[in-house]
Amino acid sequence: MPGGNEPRSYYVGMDVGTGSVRAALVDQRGTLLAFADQPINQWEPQFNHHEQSSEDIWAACCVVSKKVVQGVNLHQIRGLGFDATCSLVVLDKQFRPLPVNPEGDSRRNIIMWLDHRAVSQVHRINETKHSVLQYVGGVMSVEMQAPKLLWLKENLRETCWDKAGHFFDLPDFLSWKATGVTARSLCSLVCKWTYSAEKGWDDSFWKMVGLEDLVTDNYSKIGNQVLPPGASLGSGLTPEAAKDLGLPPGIAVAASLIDAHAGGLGVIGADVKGHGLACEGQPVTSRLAVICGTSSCHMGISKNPIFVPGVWGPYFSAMVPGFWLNEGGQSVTGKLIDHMVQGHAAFPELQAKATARGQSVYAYLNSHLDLIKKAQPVGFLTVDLHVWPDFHGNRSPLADLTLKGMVTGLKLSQDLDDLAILYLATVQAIAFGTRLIIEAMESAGHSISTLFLCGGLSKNPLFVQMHADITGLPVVLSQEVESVLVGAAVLGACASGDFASVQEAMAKMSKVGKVVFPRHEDKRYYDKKYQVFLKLVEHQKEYAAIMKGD
Ligand SMILES: Nc1ncnc2c1ncn2[C@@H]1O[C@H](COP(=O)(O)OP(=O)(O)O)[C@@H](O)[C@H]1O
Ligand SMILES: O=C(CO)[C@H](O)[C@H](O)COP(=O)(O)O
Repeated sequence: MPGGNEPRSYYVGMDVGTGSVRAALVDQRGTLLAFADQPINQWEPQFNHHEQSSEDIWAACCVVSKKVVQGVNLHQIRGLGFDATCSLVVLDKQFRPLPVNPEGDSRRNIIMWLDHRAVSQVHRINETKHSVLQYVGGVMSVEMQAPKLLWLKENLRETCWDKAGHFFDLPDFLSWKATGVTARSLCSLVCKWTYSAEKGWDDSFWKMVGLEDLVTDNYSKIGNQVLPPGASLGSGLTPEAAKDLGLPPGIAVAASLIDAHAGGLGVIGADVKGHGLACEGQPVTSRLAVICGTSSCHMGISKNPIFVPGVWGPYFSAMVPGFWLNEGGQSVTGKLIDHMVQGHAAFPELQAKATARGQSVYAYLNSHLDLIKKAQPVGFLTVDLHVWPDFHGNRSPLADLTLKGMVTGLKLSQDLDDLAILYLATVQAIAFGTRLIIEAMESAGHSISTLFLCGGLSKNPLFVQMHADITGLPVVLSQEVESVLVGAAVLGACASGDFASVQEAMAKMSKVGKVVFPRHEDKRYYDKKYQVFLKLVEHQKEYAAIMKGD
């Protein structure tokens, strides 16, 4: 790593989330010197079909990259790292976008991670009970790539499947676009494509599910060269990509990470000394990184493989090299809060009032809750309003995509107070979902003492406090709010050779900011609400059984 007197080295981190692309210029201490973001397009041509455009996303990357390096001596930029959602990008044999829709719109060449079109395909894959399923929590998710590939083969054979030359996870598409290297990151292949870090591809799985053509091609369409995240790719940034991004040609470009995993790297390695945290002096395996954006991902690592039913993994070396990873998740969290708030009758009034005060709607709602709570703790406002948050199925630990959302305790009034309390109950439901995931991980062998939160929702103090109160665990927030971008920059820093390992880079570049402790005095109340939370899903299953019966 460069010493104190040497000129500063900079890395560019690029994070492609569901709703926007973010870039940052980060130095070797993990400090963000510049930040830019740019929204990206999403299409929902049918219910549960979600599509994006790889060209639109690359164009957004170019806009934000140029912004963050403005006025900087380009010679000091040493590396570039990408992370992105685990969406499926489809290109033809000449690397041109191919449509993933019956309309034949080739702009829309990405099936997004949250797309649930491949329900029938994933059922059939799960019915095989193939041994690779052991490594995705026992049940493959409809959000992974195998069911989506099978859907393309069964539904768009001539227009897409037969013409396809390359199926990329979005993070790998970006590193290919920057370097021309088609090698895939171990992270994406292990987490979403059933690849094993130890044994490679399992031919029998692909043959059994009806995708034997991928094997015949020696996996050239889905990746037969695999590199660990942070490894330097080819000869670095190509002249063409350098021009697009406004960066120097030849700088190191890293094998990439899925966004949640980059968030994990950005927060989990921080030095916690002096903050009064139980995880000080405990191994890093006692920390759970929770990356909360459109969805939430719960990343826990272990020295030995831990099989947690309904929780993805164990994945070897998919996030921190040498460690196994379990990934719990909630498919919609930020998206659910937005859905509840924006769909309420009092939303126009909320928007007008928040705008008049120059606040975000969330900041306004938080202060409104403070106003109506009177002397009681804010969380007690939902004593008779309860939410089950699986409006897009349950990712973990129930791994049941048929589950739906539930709200109990509605009244006839629809004013701002009702909206604020419904918003609070939704935030709490998401935190109860996290508690359920932690309990599943702990009963399988994890021992979690501290949460490390990042992502857009970690900017919401109510969301953070509810996670602390409801899980009973302290929550660490990073010094850099955009810590997913620190994770992406860690990759660029490793690829540049300035750090010897991902572990060294993440320990030096992630820093503790604020710590939020649980209000233990409220525990009894939340324990009771948790009992109701568990009853909600039990009842939902009973309703389904009644309706299925004769
Ligand atoms: N300042 C904020 N305060 C409260 N919530 C926020 C704030 N900014 C973003 N969010 C929430 O975070 C979510 C988006 O998080 P983000 O990490 O940007 O998403 P993604 O990575 O999926 O694009 C939004 O759905 C919104 O609910
Ligand atoms: O499954 C994933 C990670 O493994 C998805 O990429 C992730 O959940 C989407 O991220 P975000 O909600 O931040 O857009």
